[in-house]
Formats: sequence, C-alpha cells, structure tokens
Amino acid sequence: MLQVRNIVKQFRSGDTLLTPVNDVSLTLPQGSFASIVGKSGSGKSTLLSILGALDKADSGQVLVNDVDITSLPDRKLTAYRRDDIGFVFQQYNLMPNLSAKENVMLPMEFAGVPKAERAARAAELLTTVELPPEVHDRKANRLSGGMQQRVSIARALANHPKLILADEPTGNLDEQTGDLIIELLRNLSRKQETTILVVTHDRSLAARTDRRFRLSQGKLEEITRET
Ligand SMILES: Nc1ncnc2c1ncn2[C@@H]1O[C@H](COP(=O)(O)OP(=O)(O)OP(=O)(O)O)[C@@H](O)[C@H]1O
Repeated sequence: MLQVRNIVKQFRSGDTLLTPVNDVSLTLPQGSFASIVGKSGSGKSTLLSILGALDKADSGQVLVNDVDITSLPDRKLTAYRRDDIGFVFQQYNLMPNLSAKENVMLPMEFAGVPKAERAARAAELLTTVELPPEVHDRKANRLSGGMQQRVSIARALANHPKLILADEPTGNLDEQTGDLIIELLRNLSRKQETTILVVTHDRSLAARTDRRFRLSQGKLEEITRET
C-alpha cells in the first residue's frame, strides 16, 4: 500500500518560487495500476522522484506498507531504493555493454543475492517480460527500444519491489510497441501484486490504467471517471 500525505515541494528560480507539488495526497492499495498525467513542467517527475526517495519533499509523508520513507536515515533509504522500488525510465538507463541478463542481475548483486540464484531469476524475469531467449545474452545497446524497455522492466522487478515507478515508459517507443509495454505493466500489477504508478503526458496511455490522476498547478486530482 502506498500512502502519500500532504507532499509539498518548492523550487526557487531567480525571484520566483515554483510549487510543482502543492499538498498532494494519494492512496493506492497493493497491486494498483495507476497513472498521473499532466502538462510538461507540471511536476510529475518531481513527485515521482519524491516517491522513489531520489529527492526529498519540503513537507509531507510517503508511506510504503506503513513505513514512512520521508523519515528514514540515508543508509535505510539506499536499501529502500534498492529493495522496495523498481524504476523504469523513458531512456531505459541500461548498462549498454552488459547483456540483457547481466543488466537484470545487477540489482540482485547489490542486494547480495548469490550468483547462481541471480542468473536463474534474471532468466525467469526476462521470460516474464517476453524477451526472446536468443537475445538474453545480447548486449543492451544491440537491442531494439522495445526490447530494452522489457529488460528495464525485468530489472525493476529483480528484488521483488512493492512499487514500480515508471516515468514516460513508452516515450521513446512507437505506438504499437508502447501498447505492448503498457499491457505488460498491467499484467505485472495483477499477477505479481506490484503497485505500478506510471507518469506520462500521453492520455491514451493513461486511459489504459485502472486509476488516473492529473497533476495541475501543484494539485493532484483523480480523473478516473472522466476519461
Ligand atoms: N532541481 C530543480 N531546480 C529548480 N527547478 C526545478 C528542479 N526540478 C524541477 N524544477 C521545476 O519544477 C517544475 C516541474 O518539473 P518536472 O520535471 O517535475 O515536470 P514534469 O511534469 O515531469 O515535466 P515533463 O513532462 O516535461 O518531464 C518545472 O517548472 C521545473 O523547471
């Protein structure tokens, strides 16, 4: 369960004070498949960074399965990012010279999982995201965009996260490949009971999630019934 309570984040830009996240609250039960839409610059990435503990809020709380991550010491935050959260980015952010399988094994290595177990789980996850077996050992920079995004989703799942945060996961893909990636994320939220929160400016993508929110002028409102 993800509970976001009264998050505020401000930036100073010259003489102006920006408030891209202004008293945002949100509750998502485990296994939710949700999206946040908003115009460019509306604060979507800022909010996602706070939920993933990549950035700190000025005030408010983020509770993941009742643990308040906004008050965790740095050492525990590192473990939170590694073990409880999976990140999926528009640019995939894979290690280009490592194979698909090695990319998926990497977060498990950081978590201290023995090598044989890492290899077995990576192969299993790459199968879950429907990456053809013949490319499991191919270097990431030799895979198509859609394949790279599948690898990055497998990597996000590596340490059994409670929450997957995806920032414009289909932004670099053609429509058909993007659709397949969204279906994959939807199936994962159902089968693995992982909460998946997608941030996008693409309304048709958002329309395929179960709950939809809009971030506008710092405020988050649910628009599930509108679209
Ligand atoms: N580190 C920072 N310092 C100053 N201003 C920032 C910082 N990070 C973000 N901002 C500002 O906060 C606002 C929200 O930015 P953010 O990247 O969260 O928007 P977004 O909705 O994700 O946009 P996009 O869809 O273009 O990625 C913008 O006005 C941005 O310039």
